[in-house]
Amino acid sequence: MRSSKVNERRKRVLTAIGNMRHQLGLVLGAARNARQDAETTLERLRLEQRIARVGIARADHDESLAAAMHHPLMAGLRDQFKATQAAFHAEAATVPARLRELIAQAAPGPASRPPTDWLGRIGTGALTVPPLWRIGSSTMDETGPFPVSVPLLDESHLAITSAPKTRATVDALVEGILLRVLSSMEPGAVRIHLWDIGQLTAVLPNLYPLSRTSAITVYDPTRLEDLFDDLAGHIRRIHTQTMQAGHTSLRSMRESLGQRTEPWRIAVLFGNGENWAPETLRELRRIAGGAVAAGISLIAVDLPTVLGGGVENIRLLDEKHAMTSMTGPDLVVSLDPPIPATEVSGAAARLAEALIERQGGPRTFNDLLPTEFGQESSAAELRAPVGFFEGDPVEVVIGDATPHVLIGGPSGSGKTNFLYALIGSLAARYPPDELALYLLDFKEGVSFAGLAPGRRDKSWLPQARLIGVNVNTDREFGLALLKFLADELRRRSAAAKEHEVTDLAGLRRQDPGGHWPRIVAVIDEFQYLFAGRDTVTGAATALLEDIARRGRAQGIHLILASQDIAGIDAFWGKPAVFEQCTLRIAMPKARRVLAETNNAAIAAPKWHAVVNHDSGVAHGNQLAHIPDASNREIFSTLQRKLWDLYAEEHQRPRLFDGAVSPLLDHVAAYATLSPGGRARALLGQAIDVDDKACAVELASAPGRNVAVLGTAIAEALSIMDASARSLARQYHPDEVEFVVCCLVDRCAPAVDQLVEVLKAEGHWVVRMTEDDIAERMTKIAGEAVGHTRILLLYGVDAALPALEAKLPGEIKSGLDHFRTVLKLGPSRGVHTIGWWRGTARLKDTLGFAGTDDIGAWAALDVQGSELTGFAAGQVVHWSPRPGRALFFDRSTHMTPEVMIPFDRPEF
Ligand SMILES: Nc1ncnc2c1ncn2[C@@H]1O[C@H](COP(=O)(O)OP(=O)(O)OP(=O)(O)O)[C@@H](O)[C@H]1O
Repeated sequence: MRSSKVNERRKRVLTAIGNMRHQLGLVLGAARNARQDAETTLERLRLEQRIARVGIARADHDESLAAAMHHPLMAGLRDQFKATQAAFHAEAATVPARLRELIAQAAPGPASRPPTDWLGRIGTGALTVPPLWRIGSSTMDETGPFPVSVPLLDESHLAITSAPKTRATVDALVEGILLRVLSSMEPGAVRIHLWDIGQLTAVLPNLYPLSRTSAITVYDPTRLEDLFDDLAGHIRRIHTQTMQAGHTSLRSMRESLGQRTEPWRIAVLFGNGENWAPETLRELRRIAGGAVAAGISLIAVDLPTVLGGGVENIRLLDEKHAMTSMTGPDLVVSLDPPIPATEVSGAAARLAEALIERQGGPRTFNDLLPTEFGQESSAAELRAPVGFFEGDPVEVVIGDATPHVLIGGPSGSGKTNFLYALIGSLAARYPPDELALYLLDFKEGVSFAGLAPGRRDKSWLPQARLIGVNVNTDREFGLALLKFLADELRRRSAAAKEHEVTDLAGLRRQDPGGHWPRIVAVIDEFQYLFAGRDTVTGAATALLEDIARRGRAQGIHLILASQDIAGIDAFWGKPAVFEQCTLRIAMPKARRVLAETNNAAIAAPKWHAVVNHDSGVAHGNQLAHIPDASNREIFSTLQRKLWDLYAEEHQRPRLFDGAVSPLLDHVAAYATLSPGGRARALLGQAIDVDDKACAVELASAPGRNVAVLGTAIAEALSIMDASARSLARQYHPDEVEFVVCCLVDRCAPAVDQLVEVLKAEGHWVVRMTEDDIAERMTKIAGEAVGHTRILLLYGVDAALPALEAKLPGEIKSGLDHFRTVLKLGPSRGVHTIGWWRGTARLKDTLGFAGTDDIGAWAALDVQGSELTGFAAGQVVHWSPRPGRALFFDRSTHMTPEVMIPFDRPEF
């Protein structure tokens, strides 16, 4: 029983094992089969790969491959290959046609058509550029040629590598591309910059007709940095513009605005395959990196670097063939044949004409003027066009960011003309209540004189308040202008403070009824202000710095012009003024007006200016053609119109002409004198912004005498004469007695004339001579009279011997009595106006009494060092010059001032 159970169990186990064996056998068999299949597939794939490598046609002739293909396991492989090849050929046959069609659509007209279809026509493209430009064609086997084009504008750069003896081919290739571009786009839409390391004059000479327009700029081969500066400047400016408008590229801004704000630019650089300095390469790569987004593409020929920012390559094989990155390493491109040179230059000439015509031809001064005059407000700033670039106006802004202007350029480069263009353009826009001009020219000449009324033309520029000409030796006049501006600055600051505002715009808002024009002071050849190591230079520097710093807020602006170097050197030690002149105007060939590395002025053509609102940094450059504005007729036509408009309500400007001494009869201070009030002797014309005379008040107080010092006869006579005649006007006939003594024979006729004039006015005149001077002095010193006595003593030093002699029976000499007259006379109404021909002689006259009795003096040819004793002990700076005197009045002056004796015509 037990054994049968055991047997049964064993049988069951054996059966189970047998089942398992069977199952395992099955599994192993399947695995073997699968492996075999896989191995066959692998074999087939390997074979496919080998066949693909050599191609089916060659595989048929390869013994081992042919045998492998004939193995039963590889059945159908050959047919499969043949079918694929047939399908490929069928497809490839359509490629050239499809490419042709694609390119014709994407790159229409000159971008892809043969030159005969478009050469000489003017393009119309404005907002978008074709993406591809044809350079040649290629073929694939028997499938026929297809066009080869390269991308450029808004897409990529182009790098061309030449082969030996292919320069002419490269030139033709580049010329062809440029002509296609220029003929596709409307005139002015694309600018070309050309630089060739080896070519001094003719880079792409066939395009020469365009180089007289803005379409092509050719750079000096030694000045690659100029091109780099230009490109970097454009990139920076365009980048800022596009970023501000919320775009990442010029193209996207253009598309969204539907307007072109900047032209496209192509810079062609011809290298010679040699290496460059690492920093130059770095700069090139930096420019290439940012250029495409700014609408700038580079065509780099034989440059020793790989450009950044997307680039396609053309590598010349020989004079007719090239490889390109567009077509890959297997296809050779046949370059299009060169367009004949005469046809290129003919087309270039036509494009140039079209461009010039489109820019409206040369613009004139009248194009700077608005249709309606006087419509602008200067509350925020002054803004006016001064010239044109490409037919578009170029503006100058004088305001918050650019409060002061520095203009530089060598003699004859057009500075004065620029100033006229600016003044005219401003005056046509801003009426006299908005703009006040103070114009000063240190040059010998009369450049601004025409703006004041003249003999021939009675009109004047109504905005002009002051015109200074021929001030080259009167630096004091420049100083007077600066003092005036500094005073005005203070007045405006105080008014602003009172109205609790900080600047002119605020002041004008708070005080709408006030008169707060913007003030523009033009100082031509301003470096004269700093011409000496003296008090004028010191004071001018301090004032100019103050005005430059604080003028911005108060609407007081400086325009400083100079023949560059001299002017700029004048800024040494005064960086504040230079730095505040953030608007720089560089005339052609101007040096150091722009930033050190900015060479735009060197390349600027004649009658142009580089206008730069960024302190002269290159990216601020704006080139402008300045129209002729200084031609007398051109400006005076505008001036007469403005005069007609405004002259009735606005006074004429003050004209200060350093070459002309005014006549006493013509000065306002003389004309307005009348009897009554406190008598003032007018000595001469003050060098001041206001039309003022230098006057000495003859009050009844000690020291109110006047001495004229020096040997210069004409000036001495003028001062004596003016004093007497001006005093005569202020007294009724019975109120004054003139005691006249002339001890200089040469002056006798002049003195006689004066006496006649005084008598003719009804005045009482007593003549004194050398013989009776001592006696009369004695009398005058002793008696008291009820009227004023004016002693006019010409060359009184000559009377010293006569005065020193004692009269018989007298204790005191005539000189003692004269001293009494000088000391006590003024308090009793006896004033001496005497001319001494030297300071020593005046001191002899005064004796030990000191100089207090001479309260006022006018020195002529007397050195400053001799005058210290007469000017309260202060050091006097005075180098005598003809036609000028140094005037000092103890009662009103801190320091002496330079004066112009009046012109005293001979009768
Ligand atoms: N844009 C212009 N178009 C035509 N003529 C001009 C132009 N600019 C200047 N001129 C002429 O050139 C000459 C010299 O110009 P301008 O007097 O302005 O030069 P400048 O730089 O002020 O010289 P300087 O410093 O010697 O006075 C003048 O006869 C002027 O009429």
